[in-house]
Amino acid sequence: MRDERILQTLKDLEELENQPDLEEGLWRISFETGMLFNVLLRHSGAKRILEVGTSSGYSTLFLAEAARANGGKVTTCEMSEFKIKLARETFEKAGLTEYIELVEGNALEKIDELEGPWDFVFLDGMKDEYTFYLASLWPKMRPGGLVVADNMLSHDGYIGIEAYKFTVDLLDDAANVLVPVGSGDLFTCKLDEEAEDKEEGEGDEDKDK
Ligand SMILES: C[S@@+](CC[C@H](N)C(=O)[O-])C[C@H]1O[C@@H](n2cnc3c(N)ncnc32)[C@H](O)[C@@H]1O
Repeated sequence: MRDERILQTLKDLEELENQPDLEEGLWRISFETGMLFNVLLRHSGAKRILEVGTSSGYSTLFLAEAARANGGKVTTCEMSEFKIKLARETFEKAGLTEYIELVEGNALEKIDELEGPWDFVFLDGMKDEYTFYLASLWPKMRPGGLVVADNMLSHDGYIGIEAYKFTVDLLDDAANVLVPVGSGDLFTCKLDEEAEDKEEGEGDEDKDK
């Protein structure tokens, strides 16, 4: 990440969260977590990126910088009026507004209306709602696409987080890995079932030879 405007905006938000009179907590990801997303997105060329839980827009900047490089866009959903206003200011300051669509309202209702398909989804809303977000979004993930859920280590033992881990473990068409970066992120990759079946079939044919 070399864009000075974006780096300065990230720094400003890091300072803002220390203000004692802030209306609501910002609960941002760590800089390293953001950079991990950013390099993965650049590596994969992801264009259709969705985030649940914008807050100040801190995490969105890492996604949007990669979206700009890849010729894509980030859709991000937030329901707090205070944070919607703050996030819009963040996007303007960073010069990334044109690469971001901010969906205002409750993600539980809004994400059903979004079309997809999605290359990359970042779940960082209400912890009890993760399984509901996943139920709505999983059918709209492209094969090879990634769903990343935050706070897996920081909120270990919370019912919503445990329910989420249990749910992704049960998916037949998914590969999971927990990455101990920041608050702990669970990466779930959607497998291409048709390609997997074909490969298995070819393997069986080889065995017959
Ligand atoms: C942990 S913060 C997100 C932090 C942000 N991703 C970052 O790293 O800068 C969670 C945010 O999700 C929002 N949120 C929680 N549940 C939501 C829902 N159902 N719909 C929309 N926003 C929601 C909260 O208002 C809060 O701003």
